[in-house]
Amino acid sequence: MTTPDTAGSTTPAPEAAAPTAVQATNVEKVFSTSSGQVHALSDVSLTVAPGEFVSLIGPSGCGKSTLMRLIADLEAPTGGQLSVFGKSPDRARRDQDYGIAFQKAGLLPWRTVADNVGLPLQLHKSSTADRKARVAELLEMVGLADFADRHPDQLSGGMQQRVAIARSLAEKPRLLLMDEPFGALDEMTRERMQTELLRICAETSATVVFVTHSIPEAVYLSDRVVVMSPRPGRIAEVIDMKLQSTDERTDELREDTSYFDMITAVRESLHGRSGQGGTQGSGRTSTGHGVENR
Ligand SMILES: Nc1ncnc2c1ncn2[C@@H]1O[C@H](COP(=O)(O)OP(=O)(O)OP(=O)(O)O)[C@@H](O)[C@H]1O
Repeated sequence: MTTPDTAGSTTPAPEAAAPTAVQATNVEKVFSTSSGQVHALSDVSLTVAPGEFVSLIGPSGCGKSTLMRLIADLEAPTGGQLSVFGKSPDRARRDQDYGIAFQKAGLLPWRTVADNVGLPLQLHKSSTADRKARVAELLEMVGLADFADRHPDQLSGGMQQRVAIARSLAEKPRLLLMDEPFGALDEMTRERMQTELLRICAETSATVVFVTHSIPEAVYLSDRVVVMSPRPGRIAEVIDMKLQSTDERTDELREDTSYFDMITAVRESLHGRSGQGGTQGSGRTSTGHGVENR
């Protein structure tokens, strides 16, 4: 698209640029409750580029889930602007531009595991054969191939989470919104799922916004880690992970000094002791409460 400039010739319009995946500008969120107002987010500005993996980390109650819910159009901001691929969150939700895997698995109890995973494909009317093949592939990936015909209440919490992750990936969405998706998994499974997630992102060029309480998890997965400070939630610092690109990371990274250096950088930022490598934000957290070093 072009727009005429003052001299009458044409210049590329700003909209012609590739849209960012997620753009938050001066976002505010205040909840009104019977016992008063809760100021959950204050002046949050963040740009996530297409294909980028960005993690949000911060003390319990700092507004990580609220920010995710705003991006996913499950809540509306009380101030500022949000866009997803240049569209309103509402439009992006209706266009099914993203897959969601949130803390609570959110599975439909009356559907089998396979039917839960295949739901997005069914809603988009993909053929039965395609759906079956994709569901089988996803269940294999999350280690639940033998549980396809079970119902969610017959699975452990971690297994239910894996079903929700498989479902979020069903349509290879270009944006994944993941809120502590690996929280209920044992450590071995968690590491396997992390590696698998990076592989999927490399394959599909998906953008990911990821909430976690685990510093090592945030470091291992991310291009950038967004450190948030307590209420009202603000962005304290955005730290670039000075590691190899996410599509080249393997389990070996978990034993590399560069990885430990980045863990230290995020830890120190959470404790309000850094500033090195940050690219944005001003506040400092006074506590890392609710954040795990594992
Ligand atoms: N629907 C709501 N009504 C009122 N207050 C809310 C609502 N949702 C969240 N809050 C409040 O907003 C603040 C931020 O909550 P949020 O769940 O976003 O934090 P979080 O960083 O994700 O926390 P955690 O790490 O414990 O999951 C908290 O004080 C919470 O009590």
